[in-house]
Amino acid sequence: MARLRVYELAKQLDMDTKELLHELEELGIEVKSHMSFIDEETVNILLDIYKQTLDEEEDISLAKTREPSKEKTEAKKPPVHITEADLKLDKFAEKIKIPQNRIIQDFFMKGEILKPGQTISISLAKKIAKMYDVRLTFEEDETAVKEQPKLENPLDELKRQFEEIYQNNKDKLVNRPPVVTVMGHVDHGKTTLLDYIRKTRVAEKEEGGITQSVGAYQVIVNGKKITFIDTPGHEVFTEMRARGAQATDIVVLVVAADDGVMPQTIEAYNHAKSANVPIIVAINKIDKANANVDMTKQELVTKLNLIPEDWGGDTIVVPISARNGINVDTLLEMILLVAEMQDIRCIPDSPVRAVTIETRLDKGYGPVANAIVKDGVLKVGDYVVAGKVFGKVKALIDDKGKRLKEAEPSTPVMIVGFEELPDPHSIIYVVDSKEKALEIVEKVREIEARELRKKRQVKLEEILKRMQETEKRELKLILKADTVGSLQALQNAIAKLRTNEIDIDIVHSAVGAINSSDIMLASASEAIILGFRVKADNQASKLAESEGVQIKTYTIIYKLLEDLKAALEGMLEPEEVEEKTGYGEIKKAFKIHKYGNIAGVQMYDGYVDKSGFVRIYRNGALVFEGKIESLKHYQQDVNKVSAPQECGIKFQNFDDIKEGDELEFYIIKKIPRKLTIIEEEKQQI
Ligand SMILES: Nc1nc2c(ncn2[C@@H]2O[C@H](COP(=O)(O)OP(=O)(O)OP(=O)(O)O)[C@@H](O)[C@H]2O)c(=O)[nH]1
Repeated sequence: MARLRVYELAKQLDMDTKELLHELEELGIEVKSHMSFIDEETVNILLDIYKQTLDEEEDISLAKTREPSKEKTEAKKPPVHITEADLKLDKFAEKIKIPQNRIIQDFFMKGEILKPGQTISISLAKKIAKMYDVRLTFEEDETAVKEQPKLENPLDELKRQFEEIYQNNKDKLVNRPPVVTVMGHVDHGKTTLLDYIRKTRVAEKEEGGITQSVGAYQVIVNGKKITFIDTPGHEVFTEMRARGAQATDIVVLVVAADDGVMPQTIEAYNHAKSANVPIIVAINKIDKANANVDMTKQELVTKLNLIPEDWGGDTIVVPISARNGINVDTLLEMILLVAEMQDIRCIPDSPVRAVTIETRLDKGYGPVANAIVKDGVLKVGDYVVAGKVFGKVKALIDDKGKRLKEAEPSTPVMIVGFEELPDPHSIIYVVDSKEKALEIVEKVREIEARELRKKRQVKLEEILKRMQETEKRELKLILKADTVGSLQALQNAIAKLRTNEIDIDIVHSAVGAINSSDIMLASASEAIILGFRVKADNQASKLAESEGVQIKTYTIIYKLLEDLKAALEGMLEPEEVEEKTGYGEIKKAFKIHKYGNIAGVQMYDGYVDKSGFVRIYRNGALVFEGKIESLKHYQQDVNKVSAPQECGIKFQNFDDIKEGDELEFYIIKKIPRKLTIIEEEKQQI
């Protein structure tokens, strides 16, 4: 709505011009006459507030709403019980039974702007309640009120902002170059492959530039760019993922043709799979005399369940020689093909975020972060935050040592200009101003300080709790055992614990001690680690503690299964069972003005529970089934009344009561469910 003259606005609001002039004066909005203009913003606010309210509450006049005290509810109403979930204006309004728009309007009159559905602090909730003479009690504590609302991490908000941008701008998404990580077993040729690609594909270095290691490099293949992360291996990949900084779009799994699928090939594969990143297999060292491509493919099938395309599966497998460069071009083309199929995209003109690959203190530049831009265009002069560190971008240097003014999505760059060394693998966000950057960083530090002792808990109990909240029922496990035989026995036994409601996902299983890479994988994928006759090495134990990863080790298989079974039972939805609690009869119906009808009830048997349910029968036919709104015993609010006492009951949303109605009271009990393992299978374990 554009700006309006006073009389025009009055018309819109269905109000007398004089009345509106009076209102505006009260609100401190200066207008000379009914011909004066009111600016657009004020018009919109007034329209929002007055119109909605008038629509909803025709009977409430504006004059009346200015005096909330007149609207006070009856003096001795029971207190309203509030939980954290009610601390949203709309929910709170509903809870205290005052229309949200009324509250907004009354606060507006007092010069405070509230928005529909906004989060409210406890002190604001108290203030609103006081205004309408409503008494509040809060969660566990019936008297004291928790004054400190949870501090929201501003980084979460920034993250959410990107989710929303992606959600709302699907049409603006454009392709960006894929970011690739090379993984595989020791000595299978990861570094040789990365070196070969760099050597043959990176354009001549810029004149005067010095090639700079920025943690990744970019090559051009058929006019299209591909970014390779310099550090091969799944450890860094998963560490980045555990920190929320997943940079990789495609994984190239290198398997030497003379060695086949080895333990770390499996490990790397599981790391990539658990991150849902597409995998291309490069069978390397085909120049060697003892290379056996077919055997390697066979092992891909049997050990990883990856079926090559030419064998009818959907895994792209390229036999290469990283040393001689055989088929490396084909591999690069396959990367582009997968990139195209995967829709690797970004919004180029969105706000900016980048993923840190590594950070270091440079002699000349000071604290620097090597990062890959994910969205938007990072520019020199931008204010950035990376976790609890902020900076102003002084220089951007690419992998050819060239200074850039700006870096587009998927470009690896060294970012110069941080005040301190940022956390490796943090996400870098560009913010509007230095003030904003400082504000964010300060808040992040405060949160970190608060949570210093409260380590992130990837514990079974925590996972279960979270699952119950999100209704996602999947238990992720990493299994380590002493021998192939016991690992298989474990896998088979666990497979038999499946239910329709809960998925057990074995993210990784291997023979050997629990190592740091297992811990990082557990941390990144929120899995717990089960060890059978193995223990965690020293480094892994320490890491598990700092990452809050739970390791459970066993020497007896059935004990392990028993624990797992108990955990799964905890995840099953409890069964709801009805339990009758008592019977009664309506002896009298009392009509109470404004409040509705109250039933005077004689209890015949058992008891009535206020939080329970009731069925009302008239001449044997069911006329109502529902909840109890209030339960009184001699004017006292009570939770339970037993036979042969009498009580007063108001039913929720039901007033049509009659003397002689028969009442049946019941409660719903939640019974934990049991998981059954078939006996015969149990024998085998
Ligand atoms: N014949 C032959 N040798 C290769 C090939 N690729 C790599 N090698 C050799 O295999 C050895 C290991 O190669 P790297 O590239 O260091 O292997 P890596 O996977 O990076 O090893 P780590 O970094 O230790 O995990 C080196 O001696 C390479 O020269 C190849 O295609 N053919």
